[in-house]
Amino acid sequence: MHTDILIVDDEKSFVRSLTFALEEAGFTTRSAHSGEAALTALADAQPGLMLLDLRLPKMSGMEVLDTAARLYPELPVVMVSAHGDTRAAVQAVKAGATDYLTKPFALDELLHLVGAITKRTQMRDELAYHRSRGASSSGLVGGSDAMEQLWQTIQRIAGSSAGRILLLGESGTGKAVVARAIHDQSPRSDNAFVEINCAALPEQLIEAELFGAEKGAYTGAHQKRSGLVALAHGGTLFLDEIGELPLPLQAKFLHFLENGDYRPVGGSASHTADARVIAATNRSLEAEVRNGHFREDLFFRLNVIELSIPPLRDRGADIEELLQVFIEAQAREEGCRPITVPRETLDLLIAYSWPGNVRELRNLVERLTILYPGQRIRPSQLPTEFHQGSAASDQAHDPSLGERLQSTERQLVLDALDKTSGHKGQAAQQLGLSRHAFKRRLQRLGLA
Ligand SMILES: Nc1ncnc2c1ncn2[C@@H]1O[C@H](COP(=O)(O)OP(=O)(O)OP(=O)(O)O)[C@@H](O)[C@H]1O
Repeated sequence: MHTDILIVDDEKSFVRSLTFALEEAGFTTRSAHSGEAALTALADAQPGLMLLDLRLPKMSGMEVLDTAARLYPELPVVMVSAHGDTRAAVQAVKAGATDYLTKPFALDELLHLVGAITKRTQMRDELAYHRSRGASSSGLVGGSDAMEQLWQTIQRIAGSSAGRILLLGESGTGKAVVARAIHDQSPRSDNAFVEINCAALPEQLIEAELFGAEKGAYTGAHQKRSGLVALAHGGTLFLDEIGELPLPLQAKFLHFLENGDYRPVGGSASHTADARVIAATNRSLEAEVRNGHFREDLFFRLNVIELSIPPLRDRGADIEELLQVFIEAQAREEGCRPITVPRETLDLLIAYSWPGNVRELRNLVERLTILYPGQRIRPSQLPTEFHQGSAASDQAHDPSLGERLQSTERQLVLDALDKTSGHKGQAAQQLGLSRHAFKRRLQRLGLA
């Protein structure tokens, strides 16, 4: 981790201990003891994060925050408030600070927060990097090692003349997105990307869809129509769920792959088309070949280059980034504020097995945005399947159940204070606690 952190506090011993802890954890730091010095340091060094005390002599922390938010809107700022000054800290967050810590806080808490923020920034930068390389037009998100490798392979094969590519991966892993990315990165990108799902149509219709049909070739063919193969001429033809292609059509498609020509349904003349073919399957085609459902010769023709897309559960590192992209997209679509996902909820998402892969994650974000627009999503707001596996595995592997409980409790208390702008009586009411019980809890959690 190379993030440079600016610590702004007039209490020199406090700055020293934070400097020590952060540098031990691998960050670089610099410090400023007044608001004015902080602004100079920001201009000189452009740090990656600022830890800003609310109470500073002369220029206050809020004033520094205002200026920083205007001049450096991307800079994450963590406000440090004095004991009992939660309300001011909450106001700072509303004014643009990323988060806040209340003194005295445990160093672990600081490191956890700073780590989470720098990770988010890295992800944002990675996203910008992918965008600059044109990935955004293909919509391929994910900075995990597996996705990075996949992206490199896509770049390599997109430009090559290799005609056929077979994409393997469970349902919802993003095979269609990868096919599109290959097309977008290839010299064929000015021509059409044409997609057909072989499982979605009955045999005769798939044939007409692929190769076109003459008028009257089958019931309902009221006029001559051209097929997707013709449309994909010069571009890319993507056949999703190729394993579902009926056997008689497999022979016709093989003929097209071998000779580049085809005959529309009911027609006698043959036509030619030059389309790069990308096929995808979530089944083992080798097994389909063994049990006689898929032609071996077609399998070998299609399988010039094979690309496997790993299931989402094997690339947990992508979850946070995908989540962020889907959350923003969904909020734009719904015209509401984006939901936010705190650490404890994210942990459940990362621990989950995602049988429906990225599609399932996208659907979850859609559902949560509709149900809880703009809200911070607590673990209890996730559907039950997210709790089942994790409860068992927590007991089996995680010795710090107590810590998790405390962190959830802390979050609920902070949420309640946030919602009531720091009003303790109202926050206690929201949580169904007496004022006294609420105060005791604040003390126990170090929030008093
Ligand atoms: N890496 C990714 N970045 C962004 N979006 C993704 C990614 N992978 C998948 N998605 C999204 O997830 C959903 C499912 O992806 P896609 O249709 O490509 O999966 P698939 O593997 O082709 O599924 P199936 O086998 O069921 O056809 C789509 O909404 C797609 O946009």
